Amino acid sequence: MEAYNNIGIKRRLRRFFRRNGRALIFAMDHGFEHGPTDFEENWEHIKPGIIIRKVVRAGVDGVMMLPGIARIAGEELIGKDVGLMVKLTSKTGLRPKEEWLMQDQLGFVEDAIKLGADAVAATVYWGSPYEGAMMRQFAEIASYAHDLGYPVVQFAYPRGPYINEKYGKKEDYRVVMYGARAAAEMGADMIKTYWTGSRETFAKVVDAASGVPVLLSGGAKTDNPVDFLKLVWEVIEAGGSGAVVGRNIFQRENPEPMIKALLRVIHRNEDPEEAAKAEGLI
Ligand SMILES: O=C(COP(=O)(O)O)[C@@H](O)[C@H](O)[C@H](O)COP(=O)(O)O
Repeated sequence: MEAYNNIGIKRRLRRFFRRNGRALIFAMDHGFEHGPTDFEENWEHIKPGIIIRKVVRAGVDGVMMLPGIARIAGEELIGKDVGLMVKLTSKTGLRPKEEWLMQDQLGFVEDAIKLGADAVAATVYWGSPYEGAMMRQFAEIASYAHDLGYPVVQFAYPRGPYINEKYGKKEDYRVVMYGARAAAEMGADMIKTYWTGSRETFAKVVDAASGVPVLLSGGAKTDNPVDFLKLVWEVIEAGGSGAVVGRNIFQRENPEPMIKALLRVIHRNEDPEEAAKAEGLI
């Protein structure tokens, strides 16, 4: 049974990494996690069907969303060569601030499978006072998903009072590396985490993950598209496996050139400025 399950995990992971072991995954959990105001820069993209159609047409390797968005926009994925990652934990920014260091489970592996997911995802805030609860949540999701042959992605985000006290910021490479290592040791099949500020330090994060693919968590939209392309290029040069990107795509009026430029950088190692020029971004 185990061997069959592992083949299932490998096959489904390949739906994201099908070209060359790297992936550009479009993230759309912001309406829940940050709130609908994230879409105000380009309000049309509040409609999942519209933005998902655009990003799929532009050629992203995968999309990541919560179960409800997968229900609303799932039609756009039918017959398309794109991986679907359904995230099963989250939090809103409306809850009391003391609870911001916790993500709760909002859906189940079975539901994700019914929605046609190729992978499920859950967040662990490493260093949070609620770290234990999120570890348990991740372990339960992973155990169940792995039994059924589904890969599990960990959003491994260092966040907590001790991190601030000892390291000053959550992007310190030592804590990002620690979180990535912890995710790998928990059995994650893919890890999404923060940029550490340099290629050298991000390479250490990749090393600590010991072969589990590490993807960048995009971050806020940059004013200059080349700045974001350069960041993703550094991730690839550091041995990272790609990026999970939301705002740098959906907050642009026309996301297609940005997606195509990102695909050039991720899949062809193209120079960021050249990629931006080729897609008419500069
Ligand atoms: O992990 C998330 C939020 O992280 P955050 O609390 O903003 O650090 C997700 O909501 C996003 O999917 C992720 O940040 C990727 O989207 P962008 O950052 O590229 O918008």
